[in-house]
Amino acid sequence: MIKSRSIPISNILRKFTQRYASSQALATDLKNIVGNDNVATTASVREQHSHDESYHAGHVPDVVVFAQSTDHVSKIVKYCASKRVPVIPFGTGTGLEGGVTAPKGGVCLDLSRMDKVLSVNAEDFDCTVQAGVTRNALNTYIRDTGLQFPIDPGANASLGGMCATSASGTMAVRYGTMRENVMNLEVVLADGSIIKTAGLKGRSRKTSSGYNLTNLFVGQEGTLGIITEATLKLHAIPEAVLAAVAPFKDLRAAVNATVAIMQSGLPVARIEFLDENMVDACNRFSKLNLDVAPTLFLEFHGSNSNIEAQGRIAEETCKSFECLKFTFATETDRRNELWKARHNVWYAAHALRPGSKGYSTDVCVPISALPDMIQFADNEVKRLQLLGLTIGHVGDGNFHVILIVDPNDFEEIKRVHDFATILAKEALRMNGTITGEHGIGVGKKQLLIDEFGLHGINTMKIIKKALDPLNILNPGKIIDIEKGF
Ligand SMILES: Cc1cc2c(cc1C)N(C[C@H](O)[C@H](O)[C@H](O)COP(=O)(O)OP(=O)(O)OC[C@H]1O[C@@H](n3cnc4c(N)ncnc43)[C@H](O)[C@@H]1O)c1[nH]c(=O)[nH]c(=O)c1N2
Ligand SMILES: CCCCCCC(=O)C(=O)O
Ligand SMILES: [Mn+2]
Repeated sequence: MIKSRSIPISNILRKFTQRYASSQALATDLKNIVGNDNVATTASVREQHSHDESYHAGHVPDVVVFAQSTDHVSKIVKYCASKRVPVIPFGTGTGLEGGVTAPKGGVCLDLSRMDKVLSVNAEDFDCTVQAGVTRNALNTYIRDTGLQFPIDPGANASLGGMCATSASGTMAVRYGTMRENVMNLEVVLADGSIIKTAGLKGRSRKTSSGYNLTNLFVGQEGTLGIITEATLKLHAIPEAVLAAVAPFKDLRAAVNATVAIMQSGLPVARIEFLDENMVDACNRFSKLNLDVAPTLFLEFHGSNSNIEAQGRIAEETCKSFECLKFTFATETDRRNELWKARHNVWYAAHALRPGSKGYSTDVCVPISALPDMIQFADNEVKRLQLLGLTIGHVGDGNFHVILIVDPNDFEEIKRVHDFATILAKEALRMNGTITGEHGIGVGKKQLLIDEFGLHGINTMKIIKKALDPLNILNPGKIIDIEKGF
């Protein structure tokens, strides 16, 4: 008997739209443009570039190109447009929504070799960097200026990737997210042309000039253009820093205290919530000795004269919500230990169940809705019998439930997906968003339609079609352009 082998429809479509003969021919052409040393076709390099840090399935690109300059990026994109080849930008691959996968193959454009800090204007509190500079590298470079770039996703991400995902982190409550800290971007468009989003030389603190192109390209996840340079705001390293830890009797008390602190107008620099499972995981993984209870980690930045006053106000507020303890961490080593543990929660959560896979949610709601939202999440985790650990940038109304799953248990995976959908829909019901900082990528495209409605999504499609008519820039991410209106 002859077995018929069906060819997936996606492969047929891929062959139909691609205008390059083979991956090899593609690599040869690209080597002619950027040089042999900047093009990789080995299976291992392509595999490394096929996925990010999330649970989303990877898809390998045909070729990986390491751009060394804006000129390289422009030439590569122009070439890819002529051949209808997808271009997928890659920063450091720490994204959490599958943004760097290559479902249609094509060229993965790695920007890590564009790693120069181009200028630092300390007197104006700004700098301009190439897209591949990481946030740690920038902070090391500017250390002697007394300035810092405080946006801190847990990973040492590239600044281009952080612009592309509109990243934030623990200090956004005080210093804002990428949206508030990007002043100008250099972007290569889908035809290879190069623009500056806030004027050819602009780095002024404010502008009313024309459309806000900068914020169009912040959070676009590589679907509208390739970010090659970013002009960023810098902030003074505070004269004094004080941290504190406050365990509470239950999660509602901890979150209510957060809301009260935020509503009092206290300029808290960090206020992070950890539920008791997360505290337990941190104790085990980071060798801490915290009380296993819903807990707030706080930090205050200021001058020597006002830092203690800030701490006292927070302490009084937490005590009025019956916190079990309020302990200040004054020594640098203790503070670093706490924040290192906070940034390692992903790994701490995984260590609870060896061989597991993690799945992270990322809803954000108005601060007054946060107690009900976190309580809702907790109830749903229990109802669906999941291993879920909650961690949150609660001062911004943003939190993550990290779900630890057995990758071979399909029934459990389905319950995790159900939970993520229920949670996102509840956030929308509470006037929030399905993602505070991780983006849409491949997993939240359907929910994005719920968030924006048909007219909103259609407006996004119009923008995408105008800027990328051949749909070569990171296709399949944020919106499905092929699905029609
Ligand atoms: C342990 C841990 C902890 C955290 C996080 C990750 C991990 C592993 N993150 C998520 C992640 O660090 C964040 O999304 C970064 O902004 C991703 O930057 P990469 O350079 O890794 O981009 P990565 O390479 O992963 O790309 C992300 C997306 O941006 C696109 N892209 C990358 N560079 C581009 C460029 N130059 N031009 C155009 N498009 C580009 C890619 O195509 C993709 O769609 C996070 N995030 C957060 O906001 N807050 C947090 O607290 C954390 N915490
Ligand atoms: C790698 C996923 C960890 C989930 C949460 C990451 C994150 O945003 C954080 O705040 O931590
Ligand atoms: Mn986060």
